[in-house]
Amino acid sequence: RHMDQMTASLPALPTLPLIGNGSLFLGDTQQILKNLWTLADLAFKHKNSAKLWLGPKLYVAIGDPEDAQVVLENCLDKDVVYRFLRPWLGHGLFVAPVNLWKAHRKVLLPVFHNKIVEEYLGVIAEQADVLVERLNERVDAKQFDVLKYITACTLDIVFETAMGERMDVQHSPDTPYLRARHTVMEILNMRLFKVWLQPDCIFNLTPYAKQQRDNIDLTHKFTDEVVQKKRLEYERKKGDLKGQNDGKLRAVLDLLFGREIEFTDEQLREHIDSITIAGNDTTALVIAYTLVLLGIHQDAQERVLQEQESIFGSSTRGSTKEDLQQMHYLERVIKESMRLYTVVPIIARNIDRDIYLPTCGVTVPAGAGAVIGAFAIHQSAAWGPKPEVFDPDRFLPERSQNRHPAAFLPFSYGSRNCIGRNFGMLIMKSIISTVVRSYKIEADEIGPLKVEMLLFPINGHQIKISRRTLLK
Ligand code: HEM
Repeated sequence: RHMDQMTASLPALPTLPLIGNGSLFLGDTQQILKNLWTLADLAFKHKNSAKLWLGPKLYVAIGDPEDAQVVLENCLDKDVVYRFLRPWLGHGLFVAPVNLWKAHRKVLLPVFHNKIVEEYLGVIAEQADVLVERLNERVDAKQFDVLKYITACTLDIVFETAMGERMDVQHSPDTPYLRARHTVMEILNMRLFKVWLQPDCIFNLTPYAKQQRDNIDLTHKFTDEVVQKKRLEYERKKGDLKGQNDGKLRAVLDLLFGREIEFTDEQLREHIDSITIAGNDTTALVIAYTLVLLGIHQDAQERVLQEQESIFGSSTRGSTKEDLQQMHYLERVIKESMRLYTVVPIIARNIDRDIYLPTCGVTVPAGAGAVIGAFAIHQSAAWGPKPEVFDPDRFLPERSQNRHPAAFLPFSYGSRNCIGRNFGMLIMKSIISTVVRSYKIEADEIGPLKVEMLLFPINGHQIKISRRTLLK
C-alpha cells in the first residue's frame, strides 16, 4: 500500500488479483513483446514511466534516458529475476551480488582493455575466414537463416579468447558440451516467461529441474577441466617465465591467475562461464541483424563497401586495429542496428534504497524493482521524429552531441555496463567487414520479433548472398 501511494502518479495497466500484471508475461514470446510495447506506449503518454505489479512486487518500467541513467548509476544490484541464472553462473560477474561484484569487476576490467582485446584480432580474422568459407555453400541459392553460421563463428572466437581452447564449432557444431549449454538456455528461457514455473517448489517437481541440473553439471565439468589445466600451466610457468610472454595467445582465463584477488577454481569457472554466455549470442545476434539490414538497405551496403575498399583495396585479409579505426560508417551502421534491434531489450535492477527519478517526478521506494526498457528508450522522443527509420548517420558526432548519454544503451550504462563492449565492437566490425567484402547481401524485411532472454526475429535472419566479382 505504502509503495502504491508513493508511486500513485505513475500510470498503470489494469491488474488482476494475486498476479497483478503477471498476465503481461503470459502467451507466446511474440505476444509478450507486444505487451511490453503496450506498457511502453502507456509510459510515453505520461512522463515516460509506468508501474506494474508482478505478484506482490512493484516494478517501475522506465522509458526515459534521464531516469534510466539515475537507476543505472545508483542501483547496481541485479533484480531477483536473474536468480534463475545462479545455479549456472554462481557469483560470476553477470549475476554477482554488489559487494563481490565491485571487487571482482576491478580485477576483470583491465583484462578487457583495448590493448588486450586487440591481441585477439588474429583469432577473429581466422574464424572470419572459416565463416566466409562455410557461407560459400549458400552462394546464389535461396534465402537462409544466417544466424546459425554467425553463432558458430562467435562461439569459436569467444571460447578461444576466453579460455584459450580451440573448439572448432564451425566445423563440429554438435558436441555434448554445446548441446548441454543449449538445453540449459532453453529451460532458463522457458522459466523466465512461464511464471508458474518460477517458484522453486513448483519447478523442482517438474522433469526440467533434473534436466537442468544434469546439463549444468556437464557444462561445469567442461569448464572445470579447462581451469585445472590452465592452473597447472600457470604454476609451471610461474617460476621460469616471470612477466615474459612466450608468444602464445593470452586468453582471459590466463590473465586471471596471479591477480590482486587469488580466484579459486570455482570462481574462475563462474567468471569464464559468465563471459562465454554473455558474450556470444549477443554479438552473434547484432552481426546477424546488421547483415539483414545491409541486405535491405542496398545504399548503406554500398557505402560500407566503399569504405571497405578504401581501407583494403581488393584484399580479403583480416582487419588490423588501424583498419577498424577507419570503419566509421560501418560503426554507425552497427550502432543503428543495435538501436533498432536492441538484443538485450530489458535491464532489470533491484532498488535497494528510495530513489528519486527526476523526469517522472516520483521517488521509487526501496524494495521495488526497475525495468529499464532499452528497446523503448531507443525509439523514444530522444531520437527525434521517425525513430523507426534506419538512418546510421544519426550517430554522426554532430547529430549526437545534444543527445542524452543514456539514450543509447545497448550495452547498458554506468559502472555495471557490459565489460565486453569494446571487444564486442571489435568482433562485430571485423566479421561484418570480411563478410561484406566477400559477398553481396540481399534481404527482405525482418518481420515480427519475439523476446526470449534476447530479441529474435520469428522468421530468423534470412538473407541471400552472391559472390562479389571485384574481389578475389
Ligand atoms: C553486441 C554485443 C554485446 C551486447 C549487446 C552486450 C550487452 C550487455 C548488456 C546489456 C549487459 C548488462 C546486462 C544487464 O545488466 O542485464 C552486459 C553485461 C555483460 N557483458 Fe555484454 N554484451 C555484448 C558483448 C559482450 C562480450 C563480447 C562479452 C565478453 C566476451 C560480454 C560480457 C559481459 C559481461 C561479463 C557482463 C556482466 C558485466 C557486469 O555485471 O559487470 N558482453 N552486456
